[in-house]
Amino acid sequence: MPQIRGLGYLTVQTQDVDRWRELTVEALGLQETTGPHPDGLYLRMDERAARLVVLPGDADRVVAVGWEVRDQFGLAAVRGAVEAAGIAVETLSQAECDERRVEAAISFADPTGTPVEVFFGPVLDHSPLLTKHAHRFVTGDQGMGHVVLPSTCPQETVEFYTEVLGFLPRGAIRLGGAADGPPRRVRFMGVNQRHHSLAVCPAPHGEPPGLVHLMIEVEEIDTVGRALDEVNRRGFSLSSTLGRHTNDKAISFYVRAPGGWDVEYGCDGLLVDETYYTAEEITADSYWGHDWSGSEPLAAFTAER
Ligand SMILES: Cc1ccc(O)c(O)c1CC[C@@H]1C(=O)CC[C@]2(C)C(=O)CC[C@@H]12
Ligand SMILES: [Fe+2]
Repeated sequence: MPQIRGLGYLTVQTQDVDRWRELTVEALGLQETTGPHPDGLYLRMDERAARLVVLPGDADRVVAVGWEVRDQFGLAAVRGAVEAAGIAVETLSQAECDERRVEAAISFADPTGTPVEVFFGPVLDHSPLLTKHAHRFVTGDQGMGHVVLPSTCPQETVEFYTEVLGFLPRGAIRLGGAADGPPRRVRFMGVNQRHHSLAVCPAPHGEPPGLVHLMIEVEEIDTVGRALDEVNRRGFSLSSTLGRHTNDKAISFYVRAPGGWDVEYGCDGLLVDETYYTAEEITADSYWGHDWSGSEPLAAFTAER
């Protein structure tokens, strides 16, 4: 089984780069840096050249979810496994790898159709990270955070990530009540000590943006509080209030980004020890907080577009 080490980067497209800049830089405290696209928004969270890339485009959608492997052997193993599953794999050109600031990468579509890239050899930027509150993001061997992907074929998609790519099941939560027919679940999956690097959420249609949320983590609760103040001050819509999750134990809030999906911003995530871990089903998303009642509908769940 191939070994993915973590969520490496996320690239999205948007019709409103300026509002994305205000959200990520001014409110959430990522560092803006430069990159190959002159009008792109390149965001640093650590020593990587950029973790989050926001490109101008005519629609809001995910461009690439970038998963990291250790080296060329890890990349070859992923390629072999994906091809053996009958999915076409493309090798990114030198120019495409330079643009992503990685040594080598492949791309393919997961069963939902999400554009996936797998890479090794990220280029580092050794200049000091300059964040708004001199705060630090939790990345390193836990990767950049987690993504939740909407899927019209959640079962097939979860099977792909676990059986082909080697993601480990890290529990689930049921959606809806018993009267809704067969249980539908949001399934969490991990590849490192971060409780989940990926979750797959059943969704009714396959329209863009193709994302439910991106979670990023900071070291301290005060940074979460300061970001929350700034999100409110700048008129961003809060999809969920502050709360603590029951599975990864993170304290977080969710803010609506331009494009109809959320950024989850939190701290205090659990470190999973695989020696003792078993995958459990939670029956509440949070111990306290996480009031979703004020949230605008997610683009992934609204049929018309
Ligand atoms: C339950 C949970 C644990 C850890 C997380 O990082 C996390 O984002 C969640 C929330 C997942 C959450 C859900 O369980 C029900 C359906 C929800 C509300 C959505 O539609 C988006 C987030 C989803
Ligand atoms: Fe999350």
